[in-house]
Order: sequence, then structure tokens, then C-alpha cells
Amino acid sequence: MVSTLHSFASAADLAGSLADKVADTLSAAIAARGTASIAVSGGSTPKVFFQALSTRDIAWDKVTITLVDERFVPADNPRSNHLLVDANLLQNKAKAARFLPLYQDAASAEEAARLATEKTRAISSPFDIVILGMGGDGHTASFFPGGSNLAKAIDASTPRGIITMEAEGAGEPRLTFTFSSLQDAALLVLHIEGEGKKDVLAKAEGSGDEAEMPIRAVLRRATSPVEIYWAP
Ligand SMILES: O=C(O)[C@H](O)[C@@H](O)[C@H](O)[C@H](O)COP(=O)(O)O
Repeated sequence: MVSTLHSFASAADLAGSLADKVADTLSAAIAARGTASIAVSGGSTPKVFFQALSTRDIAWDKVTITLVDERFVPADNPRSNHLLVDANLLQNKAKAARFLPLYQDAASAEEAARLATEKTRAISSPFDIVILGMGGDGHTASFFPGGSNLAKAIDASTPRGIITMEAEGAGEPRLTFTFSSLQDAALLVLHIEGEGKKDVLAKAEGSGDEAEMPIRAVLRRATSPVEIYWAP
């Protein structure tokens, strides 16, 4: 699929521009359907963008926010992506949005994935917006190289929903939406920052297996164009 690189002079400039694009896209979805949905990534990159988006004046009470992936930890754990979203996005005007967590208080990650799939089914598909990040190893969402369920996660025929992932670089067991759940978002964004991530992207855009750099599944096979937002 086609990807477009949007480069910015600073992280702050990127955050403002992406927040405007996301707010406009959410508002258009609300105008068309009465509701809107967005799945965001965790990690360290999105914090400034979340803070900018939280101030945008849109009908947040019509918006459902969820996560692209989550560590199998409760929301009071410092590693939780829910905690990151709660502290930086579900603030200011965006406090009015509905948030659907992936973490479930279940006996196993597998049971949590089953429950999360059930609970997020209420979100109409495709997502209006998906914001992906990328790790230095070329993972996105929790599609990690060598991941326990990687082949299933990036197989386009795997049903929409949430599956578990365990991998050396992942820390705790992960809960992740599948590629099929994310790849046809109306607005599909890859948000990366730093020269190092730009080098990783260049390698991912080259030849090589998707299993080696799973972001390649998105860059090569996503139905939606990939809007890459980058700042130094
Ligand atoms: O749970 C997570 O960590 C994210 O969903 C993950 O896919 C993230 O986007 C990348 O690991 C990049 O993380 P950084 O932004 O911290 O580099």
C-alpha cells in the first residue's frame, strides 16, 4: 500500500498537526455516523500528541477510544498503556470520551484477550483512526519479531479481535489487536520520532521478511494508505 511521509521540524509541531488531523477526522465521522472511534498506541512517543489532542474542542462524548495493544498489567501498573492514555489523553476536553481498555482482570492473558475481543466488538469496524508506533526492532502494536502468535497476528485472514503475544522484547505478555483489525482504518497513522526510527523505517521499507520487521505487514499490505508522521 501507498505510504506518505509527513516530516515536521519538532515533536511539538508534529503533535499539533496530528492532533488537528485526528480531531477533524473524528468530527467528520461524528457528523456522518453520530459516533467515532480511535485506537492509539502506547510507549513513550505519543505523550505530547495525546496532550495536544486532549485540548481539541470536538464532541468527545461521541468518541470511543481504545488501545492498539496493552501489556497484561492492571491500569495502576506503571507499564500500563491505559495509565498513559488516562494521564495524557483522557484529560481536558477529551475527558468526556468513552475508553475501552484491553486489560481484563482475568486468570490468563488468553482469557483477557477473549473478554477484550467481546467488549471491543461494540466498536464499529473499521476504526475511524488507528495510530501505530514502531519499535527499534521494527515491531508495531505487539507484533514483535519472534512473537508467540506473530504469524496469526499479521495474517490478513485472522478474524478481527484481540490476541495474546509473548516475545523476548515485549516484557509482560501482551494483548494486541490483530492486523486485520487495524489495517483498514479510515485514517491509518504511523507516528515515529527520532533519526534512529527513521533509519529503522528505511530498513523496513526495503526487502526482507515481514517476520523480521513486522511493521512491513502494515507498509506492504494495509488496505488503507499509511500516513507516516515523523519529527527528529
Ligand atoms: O505498548 C507499546 O509499547 C506500544 O504499543 C508499542 O507498539 C510502541 O508503539 C512501540 O514500542 C514504540 O514505543 P516508543 O514510542 O516508546 O518508542
